[in-house]
Amino acid sequence: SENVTSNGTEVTDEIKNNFCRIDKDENVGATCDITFKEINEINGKIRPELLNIVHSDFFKYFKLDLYSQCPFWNDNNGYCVNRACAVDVIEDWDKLPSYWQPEVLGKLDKSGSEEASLDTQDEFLNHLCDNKGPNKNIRATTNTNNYGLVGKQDIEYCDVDEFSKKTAALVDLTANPERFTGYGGEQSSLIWSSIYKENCFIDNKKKNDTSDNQCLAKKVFFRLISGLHASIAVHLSNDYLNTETGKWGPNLELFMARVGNFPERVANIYFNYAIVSKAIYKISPFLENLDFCNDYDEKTKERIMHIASNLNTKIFNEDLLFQDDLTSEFKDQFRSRFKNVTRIMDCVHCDRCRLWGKVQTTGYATSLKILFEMDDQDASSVVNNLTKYELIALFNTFDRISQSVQSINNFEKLYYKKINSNNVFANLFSKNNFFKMLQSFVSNVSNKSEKVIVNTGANTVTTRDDKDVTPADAFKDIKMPATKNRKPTSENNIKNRWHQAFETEWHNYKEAVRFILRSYADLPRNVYNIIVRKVSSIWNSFVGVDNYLPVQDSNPNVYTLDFH
Ligand SMILES: Cc1cc2nc3c(=O)[nH]c(=O)nc-3n(C[C@H](O)[C@H](O)[C@H](O)COP(=O)(O)OP(=O)(O)OC[C@H]3O[C@@H](n4cnc5c(N)ncnc54)[C@H](O)[C@@H]3O)c2cc1C
Repeated sequence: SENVTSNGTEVTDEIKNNFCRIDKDENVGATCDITFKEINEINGKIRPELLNIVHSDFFKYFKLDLYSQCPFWNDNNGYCVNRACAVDVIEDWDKLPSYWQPEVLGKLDKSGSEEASLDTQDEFLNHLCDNKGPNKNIRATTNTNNYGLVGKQDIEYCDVDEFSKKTAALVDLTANPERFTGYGGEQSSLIWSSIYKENCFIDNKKKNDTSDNQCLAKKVFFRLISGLHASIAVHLSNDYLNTETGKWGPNLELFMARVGNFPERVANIYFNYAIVSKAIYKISPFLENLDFCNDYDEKTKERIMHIASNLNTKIFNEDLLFQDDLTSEFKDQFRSRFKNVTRIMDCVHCDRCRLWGKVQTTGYATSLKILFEMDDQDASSVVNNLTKYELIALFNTFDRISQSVQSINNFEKLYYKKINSNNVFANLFSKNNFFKMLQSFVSNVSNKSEKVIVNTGANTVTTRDDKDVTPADAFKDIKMPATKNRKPTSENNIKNRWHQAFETEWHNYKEAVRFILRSYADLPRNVYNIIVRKVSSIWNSFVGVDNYLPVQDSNPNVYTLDFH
């Protein structure tokens, strides 16, 4: 809700005026005994070491099978496969320069991939770690007979076998940074909506009586995927291509529209930070004994230990979830539904997005396995059975979320810089005078109509109010694919079709008349608004400050965002 913070306390004016409306002294969530501020501090300390780790030769390679078929729907039938459909945020692609083309923006840079010169890709990583032979302590591939199974129980939150598939290729993650790709529109919305739909847990035993524990698990699941979604949005706004200058850099307006104006999304990024960092903290005593990359790079282990020494157990309390037998069935659902999330990544059409989607969902899956399946008795067996790709994904996911936290802090600085420059005008005329009244009036008018224009595909644009949404509302604005027409089953259907055709025509006629009448009714107000905006704009240029009202983006096909 607008009036309460993520912890349920009232939103004071001080918080309201804060960047992202977050009280940094609050805890990140009910399961985390750590504040936003503390996470910022930890991140500041560990960021350089984490960057070094993910740039090391062991951690920068990941395996991805670009040929895996989408397991949930027929991807080639009735579903978006052509270029315009996959990236329909921009309308007239051919007129844009080549570096804007989604094939270029979203393409994997395979130059860093080393597979051609090696017998097997796994050997490559083993060679990096231990020239004397394959690494024994971290599993290169999986063995379905004993891998990751405690007794007969499945403890996997992702398909670990896929990394051993012949079609999987090694990819250098540092040569393929996660950034703005132009991927969007209906295809990506459908992927996100399918992911959020995995959060529908079914209570088989106690219908209509969901326990607190189950609610907590559902909330954790939602926060996890919303945090991933928000973190991706932070990266694409932080590494955004400016079409005018051809340079990559942060886009504050885009960040505010996707994440900054939604305190819950920002909080979910911090929540994910807590989850992944707690998992790393939990396995750190075992990592010290693991024999990986020591011969190659002695510093790697030291760096991991430095990171772990800045973390602590209270960051996330995994024991609050799945406490009793009643919730174990729920835990199975949690596990299999998260596995589905990792599989949905195979339905993503943009290579680069798919790569980072796989890395991060695998990283979260590994974190969940460590947090929920590793108890005191079988702790070492879980760690020793981790594949190197899970470990690589875990640290790269931590790096992604840590980069998000750092970017949020950078965006905060840009935000206040912008606010301060906007305030120059207001400070000049601090008393109530005509121009101040005019300015606040204009600001009210534009706030009321504060919209984010989003492209919904098929060359159409719609507007949606830029306000916080509940999970239930989250996908009201998403167009689902048209349901297929059923074939007529009887003669009566011909009659029905005539009836339907008439209804449709009559509806269209009524809409057209309504549209014309509404245009006449709106005319005086629109003329008035235009005059007020013009006067304000002329006054601003007269006093020599930036336009208080936003100027239309020079490339209206991309994003047109109102920002204050
Ligand atoms: C797996 C995956 C990886 C991607 N990677 C990249 C990438 O690397 N680079 C890139 O440029 N694009 C990437 N995309 C596309 C990107 O995530 C957006 O889908 C795209 O930019 C279009 O954004 P949008 O504003 O239309 O809404 P979307 O981000 O598609 O969101 C759809 C709806 O979800 C709701 N919503 C949005 N964020 C949240 C949240 N955090 N929590 C809860 N609800 C939310 C809103 O109601 C919104 O309308 C990726 C997409 C997917 C599925």
